[in-house]
Amino acid sequence: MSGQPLTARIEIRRAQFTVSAAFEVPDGECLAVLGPNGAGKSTLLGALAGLIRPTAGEIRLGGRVLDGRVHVPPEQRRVTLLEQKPRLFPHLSVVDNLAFGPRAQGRSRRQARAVAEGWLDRIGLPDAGGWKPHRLSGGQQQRVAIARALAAEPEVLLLDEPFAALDAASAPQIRRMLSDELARTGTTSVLVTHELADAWQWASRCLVIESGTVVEETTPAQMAAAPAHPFSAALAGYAVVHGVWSEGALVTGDDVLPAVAVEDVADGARAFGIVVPHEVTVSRTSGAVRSRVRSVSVHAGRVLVESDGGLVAQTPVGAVPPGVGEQAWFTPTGMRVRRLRTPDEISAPGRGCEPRPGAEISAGPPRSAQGDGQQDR
Ligand SMILES: Nc1ncnc2c1ncn2[C@@H]1O[C@H](COP(=O)(O)OP(=O)(O)OP(=O)(O)O)[C@@H](O)[C@H]1O
Repeated sequence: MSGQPLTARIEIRRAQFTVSAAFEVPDGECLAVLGPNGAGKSTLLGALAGLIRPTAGEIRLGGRVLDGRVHVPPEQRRVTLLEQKPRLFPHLSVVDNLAFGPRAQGRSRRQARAVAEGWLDRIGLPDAGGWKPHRLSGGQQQRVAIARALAAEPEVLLLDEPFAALDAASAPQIRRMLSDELARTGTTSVLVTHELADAWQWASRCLVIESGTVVEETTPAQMAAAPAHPFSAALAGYAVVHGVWSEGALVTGDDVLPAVAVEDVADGARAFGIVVPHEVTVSRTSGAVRSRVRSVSVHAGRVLVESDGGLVAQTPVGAVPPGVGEQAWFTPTGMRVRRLRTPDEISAPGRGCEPRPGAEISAGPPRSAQGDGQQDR
């Protein structure tokens, strides 16, 4: 089994909300889609799965057009969507759930059962074949759901926060299983997640969406080291401060924060700074920003002191930091500043999320609602 490159340049309008995105996922690779609640991630996956028809643009899988001048229905796309909830067929046994995809693809009953039993062993549930799904724990059901999705040998697996409903004990095991199986089967995948760690583990590229617009398209490593958008920076664990760049400092309200611009930022431009806890000091007597202490926590021998303004300072254990509710001074010592891009700059053609050269994608409204996945040429 091998995956196919997935390319999309689409616009999806839903009432007042519009999602626009363009990307390519190479054969067998994973694209991570990140963004805040309501950003349009599930809408994007729904379009890739064929559940929502794009208003304009095109989706291709290898040589096939899935949306554009045709609309291939979900069951004919060879694209499977796996959601947070396992959604197993409750009336079918576990083995019949697993055999469903192979049967739908025309395998004989015996062949489909053999495939299903192979999956039962692989997911560590060899004795659960005859059970109905309700006898399984949530984590076990999700393992079966992953196996059921992959048993159908999709060319693309779409994963909509597949670990969100799992407890801390089962999530690592299922992450590992999914990771192993995606690698083993070489399936192209798109993973919606709120965790940069998941993107790091699986994805070759990250697409960051906010309010339906792609605001950053980058590698997981680049997103972790030098995020170009405030949301990416927050996801990567930085404290993020918004302000205006002025005479070599970030000005936010009445406060002037020492910082270094890591790209061209004009004086007076809206900008954001990112900083990590060991680059912020906290003092009772002096500093750059005076703020109330929101929380104090201890982690691996360090005390973290968070201000109401979102700055987090790190102090050594034993330093007796200011307590929650006290006023204190916070000073960033290594803040990096970037220009805040306008929505127009972000959506301008040629920036960020264009498919690779050679990916022939034509924009424009779909011309026909018929078609069943015909070869494009
Ligand atoms: N059927 C619909 N009709 C109109 N608007 C919709 C519909 N479904 C979702 N929306 C809107 O589309 C926007 C994006 O929703 P979507 O579920 O894609 O976001 P999301 O990024 O997946 O969010 P979350 O992380 O909370 O799951 C939201 O503003 C939502 O209100």
